Amino acid sequence: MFSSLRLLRCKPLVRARWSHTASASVRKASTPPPQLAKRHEGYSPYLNLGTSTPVAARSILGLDGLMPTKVESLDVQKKRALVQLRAKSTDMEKYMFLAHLRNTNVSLFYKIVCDELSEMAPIIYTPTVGKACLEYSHIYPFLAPPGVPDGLYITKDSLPNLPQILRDYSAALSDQAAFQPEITVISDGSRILGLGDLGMNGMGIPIGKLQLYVAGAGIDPRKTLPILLDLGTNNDSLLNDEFYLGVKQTRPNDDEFYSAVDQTINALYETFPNILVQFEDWSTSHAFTLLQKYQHERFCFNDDIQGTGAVVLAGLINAFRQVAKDTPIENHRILFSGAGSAAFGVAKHICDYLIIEHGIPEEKAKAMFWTVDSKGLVYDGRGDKLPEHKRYFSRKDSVGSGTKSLSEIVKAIKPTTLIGLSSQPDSFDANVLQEMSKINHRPIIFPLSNPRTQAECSFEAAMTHTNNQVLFASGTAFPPYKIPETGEIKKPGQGNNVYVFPGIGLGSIVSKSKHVTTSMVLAAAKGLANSLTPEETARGDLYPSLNRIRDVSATVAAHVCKVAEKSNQLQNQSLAGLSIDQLTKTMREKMWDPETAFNTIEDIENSA
Ligand SMILES: NC(=O)C1=CN([C@@H]2O[C@H](COP(=O)(O)OP(=O)(O)OC[C@H]3O[C@@H](n4cnc5c(N)ncnc54)[C@H](OP(=O)(O)O)[C@@H]3O)[C@@H](O)[C@H]2O)C=CC1
Ligand SMILES: CC(=O)C(=O)O
Ligand SMILES: [Mg+2]
Repeated sequence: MFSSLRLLRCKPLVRARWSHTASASVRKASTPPPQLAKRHEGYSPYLNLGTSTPVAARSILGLDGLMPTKVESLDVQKKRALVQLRAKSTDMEKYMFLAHLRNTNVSLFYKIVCDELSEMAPIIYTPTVGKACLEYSHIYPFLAPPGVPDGLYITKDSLPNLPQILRDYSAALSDQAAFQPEITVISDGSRILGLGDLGMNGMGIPIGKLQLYVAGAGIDPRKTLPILLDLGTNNDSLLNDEFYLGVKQTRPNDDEFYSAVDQTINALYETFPNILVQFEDWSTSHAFTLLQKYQHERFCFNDDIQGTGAVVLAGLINAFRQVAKDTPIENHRILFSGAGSAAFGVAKHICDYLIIEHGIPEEKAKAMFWTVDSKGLVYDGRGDKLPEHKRYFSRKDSVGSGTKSLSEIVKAIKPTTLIGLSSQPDSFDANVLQEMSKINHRPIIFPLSNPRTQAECSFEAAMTHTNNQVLFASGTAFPPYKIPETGEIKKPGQGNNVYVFPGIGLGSIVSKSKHVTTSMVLAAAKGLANSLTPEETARGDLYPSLNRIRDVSATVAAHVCKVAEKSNQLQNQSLAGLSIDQLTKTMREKMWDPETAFNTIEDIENSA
C-alpha cells in the first residue's frame, strides 16, 4: 500500500528536462543513470515537467498511462496556466495558484513570472504578498504539496542542529553539491512591510524576494534559501489565532535574540561558506545592530537600509535632473516622514552621494535633511533621548517643531522633496500635497510605504493636488492616472528596492566580493539611475520599466562589480579589468533561464 501510494505521489511529478527536440539526448537517456534513478525516488518540483514530459522519458520513468498522452511545449503550458490564473477573481487566489505552481513545477512558474513580470510582481510581491503574510498560517497547507518545503523555518529548538538542518534542506531541494545555496533572504518577521510584527507569517517576504532574485537577476532557484527565524511574536492577534503556525510565545529578550541570530549566521557560513545573506524586514533597532555587527565581518547586506537607500537615491538622481534648471542640487531640501531603518538608510545614502559626487561638505549636506517621527520633527532640543540612528539627521535648529501636523511642518521647512517611510496611510493629505505644490513648480513626492494600504498617498491624489506636476514614486505601484482635462495617461514611478537588490546580489556573488560595501551600494544606485532608455528619459520616467528588469539588474550588477574591483573587494579575478559593458554582458550571460537551464540528463549526470 505504502509503495503504491509513494509511486503515485512521486512519479507523475517527476521531471527531467529531457531535450524536447534533441533525439540524441533522448537516446542517451534510454538507460537512466543510477544517480537519476536515485534522484527520482523523491519528489522534486525542479524535475517535474508535467504535460511536457517527452514520450521517451515517460516510458523510462514508468509514467505511461499516468497522464494524458499529449506532450506540450512550455509555451502551451504557460498559455493554459495564464488562462486559469487570470480567471481568478482575487489577488489572493492568484497568489495561492502561483505559489502552488512554484512548488510543483518550477520552470513553468518562472516562465510565467519572467515573461509577465509587470503583471506577476504585484501578486508574488507587494501588495499581494502583504495580504498573504497576514494570512500565511491560514493558507500555508494549500501552497505546496506535502513534504515540499517553501522555505526553512528555524526555531530556538533547531539551533543546536542547524548545520545538519541546513544540509538536509539543501538536499531536499537538490541532492547535488553544485546547487548549494548562494543567497539567503532571512527575516524574523518582526517588521513585515508596513504591517508590523507578523511572526512566522512573515515567511512570504523571503520567499517573494528570492523569487524576484530568480526573475530579476537570473539566480538559479536551486541556489536560493528563504529563511524565517521564528523566535515568537508580540502580535496578540496571532498568539490568539488557533490557526497560527508559528512559535506561540512572545519574543525573547535581546540577549537571547542576538545569541539566536549569531548561532544562525555562524551555522549558515559554516555550512555554505560563500553564501550572501540579505537581512530583510527586521525591527528597526535590531536591523541597525545586526548590520553594524556583520557588515564588515560577513558577506551580507540589509535590504531595507541599503537596498532602499540605493533605489530611492536612483529615483532622486533622475528627479533632481528634471528640476535642475529651477533647483541646483545643493539647494534641495529633503523632508522625510518616518525616521526608521528605511528612512535613515535612504537619507544616509543620499547624503553620502551629495558629499562624494557633488563635493558638498558633510555638515552642509546633512543640513539639507529633515526627519519627522511619531512625535513630530526630530531636533536636538526636543527633550527626549534620540536613538543613535535619529541623531545623525537631528536638526540643530527647531524650525518646524511644536506641531505634529505634517502640512504645518512642510509650510515651515519648504521642502523640495517629501519622502514617506512612515507606514501612515494617507498622511500626505490634500493640505500637505497642496502645500508642496505651492512651494515647488514640480514637487518631488515619494510615498514609499508598503503595501499599498500603508502608502502615504495615492498617485491620483498626488496628481490631483499638484496640478499634475508631481514627480512621483511609490513603494507599491499605483494604477496609471488619466488627466481629466487632457485625457493624457500618466504612469507612476515605483521606488521599490526590487530594482536594486537583485543586481546588488548578482554583482556581489559573481564578483565573489568579500563584503557588500557602501560604495558598492552607491554604485548600484548610479547604475540604476543611468539604466533608463532614451524613451523612458524623454517621457520623464524616474525608473526603468520592470519588464526590463534582467537588463537593469545586469547593469546594476556590473556597476557593483566594477566598484568591488576598485575597492579591493573583487575575488573573481576573471572579471578584473573588464569594462562596464563587458561586465554587463557577462552578468546577462550568467542568468538562469527557465526554458533551458536545468534538468538535462547531462546536468544530472555531471553534477551527481
Ligand atoms: N519602497 C521600498 O522599497 C521600501 C519601503 N519600506 C517601507 O517603509 C516603511 C517603514 O519601514 P521601516 O523604516 O523599516 O520601519 P520603522 O518601523 O523602522 O519606521 C517607521 C517610522 O515611521 C515613524 N512614524 C510613525 N508614525 C508616524 C507619523 N504619524 N508621522 C511620521 N512618522 C511616523 C516611526 O516613528 P517612531 O520612530 O517615533 O516610532 C518610525 O520612525 C514600511 O512601510 C516599509 O514597507 C521599507 C523598505 C523598502
Ligand atoms: C520593499 C521592502 O523591502 C519593504 O517594504 O520592506
Ligand atoms: Mg523589506
